[in-house]
Amino acid sequence: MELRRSKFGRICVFCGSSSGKKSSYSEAAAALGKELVERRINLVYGGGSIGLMGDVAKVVSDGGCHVLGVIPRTLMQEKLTGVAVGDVQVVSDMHERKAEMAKQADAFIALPGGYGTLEELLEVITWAQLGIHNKPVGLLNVDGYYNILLSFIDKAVDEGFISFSARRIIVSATTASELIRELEHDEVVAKLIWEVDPRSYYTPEPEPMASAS
Ligand SMILES: CC(C)=CCNc1ncnc2c1ncn2[C@@H]1O[C@H](COP(=O)(O)O)[C@@H](O)[C@H]1O
Repeated sequence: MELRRSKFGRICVFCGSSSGKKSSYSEAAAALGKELVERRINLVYGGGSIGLMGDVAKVVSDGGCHVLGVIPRTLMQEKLTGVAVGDVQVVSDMHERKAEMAKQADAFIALPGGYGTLEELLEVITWAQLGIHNKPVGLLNVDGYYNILLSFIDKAVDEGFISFSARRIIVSATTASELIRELEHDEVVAKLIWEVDPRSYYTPEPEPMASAS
């Protein structure tokens, strides 16, 4: 296998905890894993071995790169997430998990997935828009799975809800090798300086004291 060094040390992959109906989704997940291994890029992801998440993680781990799964304690059950792949970092909740995955990664890639994947993807795009991080965000548009989402985002640009510069945060490609190549050349310029660690972004406000009446 040809080894090509990347500027990324670790990439965070968001993807389905299901495999989807077409074999092309699992094939794309495995192909992404292989690209990471070829470039010696480590993986951080949601943990476990189910669905596309497991497909990527197993290939990266088998290829000798480091795999870090970040799992909330409640999901740490084999019947929910399958057997662990690589190292596991247990966190207390989903907010901490996303903040930890974002902190560990140099870039993000979303494969096809459902609500969880969309939520994770849109959050890191929003954080890039706000300048909370300046890490590139890639969308692996397998078999046109994300065409409708991209069309919707273009509509939001047309309607004046997303700026042209924010539209450019999303780098999309149809193959893993093309996507990683484009992400390596992507320049994300943070406009704001946040003095807070992304983790504290999620610190809940204390409950207001009940007023004595
Ligand atoms: C109780 C239950 C349904 C467990 C499913 N098991 C899961 N195990 C680990 N991470 C998950 C799980 N479900 C969602 N996620 C998170 O949400 C994304 C996948 O959600 P989805 O399948 O696209 O929506 C992943 O990137 C992962 O970070």
